[in-house]
Amino acid sequence: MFKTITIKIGSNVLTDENGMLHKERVSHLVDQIAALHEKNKKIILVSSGAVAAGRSMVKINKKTDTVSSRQLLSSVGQVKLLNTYSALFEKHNIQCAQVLVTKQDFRSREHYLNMKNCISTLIQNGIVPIINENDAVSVTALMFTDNDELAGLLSSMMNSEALFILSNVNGIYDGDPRTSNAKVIRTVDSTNADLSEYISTTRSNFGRGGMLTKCHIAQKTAASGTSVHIANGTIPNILIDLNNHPQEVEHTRFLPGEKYPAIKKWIAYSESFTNAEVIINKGAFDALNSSKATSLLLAGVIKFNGNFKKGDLLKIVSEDGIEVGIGKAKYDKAKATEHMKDPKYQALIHYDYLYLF
Ligand SMILES: Nc1ncnc2c1ncn2[C@@H]1O[C@H](COP(=O)(O)OP(=O)(O)O)[C@@H](O)[C@H]1O
Ligand SMILES: N[C@@H](CCC(=O)OP(=O)(O)O)C(=O)O
Repeated sequence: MFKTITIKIGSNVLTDENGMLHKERVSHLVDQIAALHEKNKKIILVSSGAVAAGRSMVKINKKTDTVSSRQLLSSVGQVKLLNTYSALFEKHNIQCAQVLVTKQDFRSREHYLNMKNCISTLIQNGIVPIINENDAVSVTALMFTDNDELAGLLSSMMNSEALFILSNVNGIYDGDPRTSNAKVIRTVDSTNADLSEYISTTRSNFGRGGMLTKCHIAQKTAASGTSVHIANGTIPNILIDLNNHPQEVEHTRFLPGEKYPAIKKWIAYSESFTNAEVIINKGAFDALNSSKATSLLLAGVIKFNGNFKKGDLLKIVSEDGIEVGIGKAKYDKAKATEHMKDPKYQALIHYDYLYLF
């Protein structure tokens, strides 16, 4: 059904209850990916599990702090993880590649396109890229929230038709998944659903982000035009079934919105790279939030916080402090300030370069 699929596998799927790599499960997932690959599907695999794999291999000195522990466990565990994948893919005569990334690698449009080129080249050459955050060096505030964010970014960047997010639950439940009356929410409209009331902040044993971030990312990715499926990676044949007849599999699907232009996809994931803020008045706030495609004119700007050059990304904030979106500045702060009183002056942020939260 889908021709291009990004598959994200969470730590809990890859590990058993003791935190050891669950070899049989990994092997079964690889068999399914190989089957999809043999049907000429373009697959991108985002795999967690480095820290979890490392945890089962080293006993850390009690004095080691949390950040250092993550560095140590991930760098040891990533070797084990990729060795396991590589040996399993080899049985199907499929080459896989390791790509470790940090959020910084997507900072500028140039870097973003470099990453895109790297992954496209691997896929064009029949290789399955296995991508993970480079946890050994991602230690600053500029980390991905978790691999769900990375998978959302990649599937959007690579124009995947579908993103399969595999966790250890069947999907998003309308209550605590441990209670018997909670049911899986089968379909979510990516444009207007608020599922936060259902999601408890409990996380699975070995994961990082939790269901709430998974849900935000799923919504954001679906809104940009990808069909997103949150499903249970511990269920046999899940990937094949999700691809062949998703409607028959109990899971949560986020319906895709209209595809964004490529530049908007990059902007959508660049919130942490904004250089300055533009504070807008109520008229501009209402216009941007209306159903019409609207650019941001200087007439709607109250002030700027921070400095910016032409092409920098700006965070758009209402006068009451509501974060509205991100946009690419068409000119620098000096020019913007000079023309503030000119209502006919060209838009500061054109609609095509504007992403609204
Ligand atoms: N409403 C809900 N529906 C499903 N899962 C939920 C819900 N609320 C909280 N969760 C928790 O979210 C966990 C999955 O998120 P996470 O720990 O990030 O998994 P992963 O490591 O697979 O990415 C589930 O194991 C479950 O305990
Ligand atoms: N990069 C980390 C995984 C971080 C993460 O997002 O984990 P998870 O919530 O299980 O997908 C690792 O390989 O251990």
